[in-house]
Amino acid sequence: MNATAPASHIGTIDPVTNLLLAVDGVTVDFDGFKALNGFSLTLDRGTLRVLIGPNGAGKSTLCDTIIGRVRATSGRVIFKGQDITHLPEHEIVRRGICRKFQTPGVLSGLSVVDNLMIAARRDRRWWCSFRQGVDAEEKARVADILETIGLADRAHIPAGQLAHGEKQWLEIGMVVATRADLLLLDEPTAGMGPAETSQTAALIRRLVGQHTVLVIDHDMSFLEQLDARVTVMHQGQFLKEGSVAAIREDADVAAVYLGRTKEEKHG
Ligand SMILES: Nc1ncnc2c1ncn2[C@@H]1O[C@H](COP(=O)(O)OP(=O)(O)OP(=O)(O)O)[C@@H](O)[C@H]1O
Repeated sequence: MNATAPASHIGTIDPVTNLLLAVDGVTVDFDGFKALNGFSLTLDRGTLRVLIGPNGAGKSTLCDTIIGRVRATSGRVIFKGQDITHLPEHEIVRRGICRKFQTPGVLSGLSVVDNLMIAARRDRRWWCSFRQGVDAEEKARVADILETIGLADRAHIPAGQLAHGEKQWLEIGMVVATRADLLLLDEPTAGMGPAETSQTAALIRRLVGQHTVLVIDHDMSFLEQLDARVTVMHQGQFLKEGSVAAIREDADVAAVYLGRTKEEKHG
């Protein structure tokens, strides 16, 4: 068993380490209900982390807080050594965090490559993307991303004609195209079958190293294929952290996440 004890308070953040993100004792209080309750998490650069927890554990609230959509009542969010807790969302995005939601948000009438081109533009006004054209560096980056997401041969078809899984991969590609350092992926395998789920795991593994990736997902076979460290939340708090195998065998996790009691598990 190598699931760890709850993380302690993070203390002083050293910006010269490999640390990219530190969520430090964050509480989010919605009129007396603590969706996050002193939650802490650290992510090193170029790593992959999976976040799981039963419904209502606070996973979405955590992502909302990191990206600045929900405000921490107390605690801090430190990104690249700087306190981003009170910055507006657009400023947090500008500093290098991008979130992909569960439902694909591609522009259906535009081609796959044009969706990526728009995401790749530093100037995010889409009409500028068309007016100013694209430079060679952007074209090369987008070609790379098309390869990474496995859609190079679909580049010129309208995004609306892609299969469900392909739309999800395009949206992951769009997140990558923003040049974000930290990618937040909320249920990237939603609605996918086993083959697409495996391809998504391979895609995400290709991103790790160049990017830091935080994935929220419930699908155990997907988690096994990602082979990442897993952090388990429960009732807005840190519960456990460990390998997929350790988390899978953990009696406390089974009790809260799989809905089984310790007695049932060992009985
Ligand atoms: N704006 C809000 N006002 C009040 N309560 C909220 C608000 N947003 C979330 N909550 C509550 O906070 C808790 C955590 O919700 P959250 O969506 O973060 O959980 P989750 O782990 O993402 O759950 P799921 O897996 O079901 O998406 C839930 O009980 C939810 O009802």
